Amino acid sequence: LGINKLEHSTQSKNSVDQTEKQRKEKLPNIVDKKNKSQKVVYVYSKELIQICDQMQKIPCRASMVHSLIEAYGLTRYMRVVEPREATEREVLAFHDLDYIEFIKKISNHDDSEKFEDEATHYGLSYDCPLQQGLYKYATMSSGATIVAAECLLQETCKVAINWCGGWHHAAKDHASGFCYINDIVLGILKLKEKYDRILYVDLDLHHGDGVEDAFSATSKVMTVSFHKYLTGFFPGTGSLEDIGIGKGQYYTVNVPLLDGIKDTEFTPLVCRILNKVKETFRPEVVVCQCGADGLAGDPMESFNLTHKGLGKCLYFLLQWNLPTLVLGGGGYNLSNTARCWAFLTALATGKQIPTEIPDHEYFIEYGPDYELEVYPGNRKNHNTAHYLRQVYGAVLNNISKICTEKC
Ligand SMILES: CC1(C)CN(C2CCCC2)C(=O)N1c1ccccc1/C=C/C(=O)NO
Ligand SMILES: [Zn+2]
Repeated sequence: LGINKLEHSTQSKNSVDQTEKQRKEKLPNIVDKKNKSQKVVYVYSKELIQICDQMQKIPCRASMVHSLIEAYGLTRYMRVVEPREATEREVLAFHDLDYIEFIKKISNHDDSEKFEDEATHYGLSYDCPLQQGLYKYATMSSGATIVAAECLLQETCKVAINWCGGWHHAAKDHASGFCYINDIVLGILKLKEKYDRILYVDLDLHHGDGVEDAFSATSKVMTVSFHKYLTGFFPGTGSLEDIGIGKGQYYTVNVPLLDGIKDTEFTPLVCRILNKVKETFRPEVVVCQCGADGLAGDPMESFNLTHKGLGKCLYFLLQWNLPTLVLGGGGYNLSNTARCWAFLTALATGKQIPTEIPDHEYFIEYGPDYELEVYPGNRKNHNTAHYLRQVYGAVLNNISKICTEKC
């Protein structure tokens, strides 16, 4: 460009700005996107709940969670968005065709026995039972996560919730740990269409291995998992030394913990580590898996957390005011899981909810106290101060090695 052309283009640019400004002033006062009181998106439909209720290991949990949230009147403060089934194309963005075709094939056969060997090859047995309508369940729960991610992409909300998602163990070519299709990976791939740096936080009792493996070689998705790490405890991965590979080195963070950890140790550890992650990685969007199997009273009988401890972690993330995708996961004490996720939903909407469980279809499940609180048990805490200091020091040392400046 000759200098005069440059000046010319500068002038035309100024005049363009001018007309743009006038255009905006003339328009009726369109709601400024920045200040619009953006409601939390809550992905829900009767069909989604009805399908998820049929899952053998967590029967009726989806209904219990939703009906408690509704009984507390929280749905009126959220924008309820219907889910859709994830398309095969969307599912194949992560999973292998032969695995998905197999699930589809046998999910509507009643005599799946004859596929026994192939089923075992794909991890479909024992902890990942084959059951009627499995494909529909897997595509609906992941479609719900994808829809939640799309709402964040469209900037129509800051927070999007799918309590029927969070299936962090599913691998690209096999089922694992009661997870069939990895909705979290699909949601993150959807967010990658717009965001450059994505932070995944996994608060479930178990290591988020499926999500970590999907992104262990990239510096664009940082996965941070807090979990029980003990010889023989599923899935057995997620040690301190597990830090990612190649370009992804140091963008995988694992915080291995022992039985009995309470809110008082868990919450500050999570917040301090996430604070360092925010400083160095500078995420543009956050995905948080809020598995509730680390709560006191869960049949996993491992951690000794309460809804308040998980709540403080989520609250800390929400304070960053970044688009945030909130997902479920484990949680096998069904009433405690419903208590916790109703509490997190209230926290995300900024509403206080009373301790008294409101009357609703599952009221009886909340006896004998019929209150929201989950109380810590008095199980021994194996996490000594020394152990936690060691873990914290090693994790911070690794995080300090990443940088997102032009370095
Ligand atoms: C089959 C279920 C999921 C249920 N369950 C208990 C809960 C109470 C009675 C049985 C397990 O230990 N499971 C598992 C079995 C094998 C491998 C993994 C899991 C759980 C994974 C998980 O929660 N990830 O976040
Ligand atoms: Zn779990």
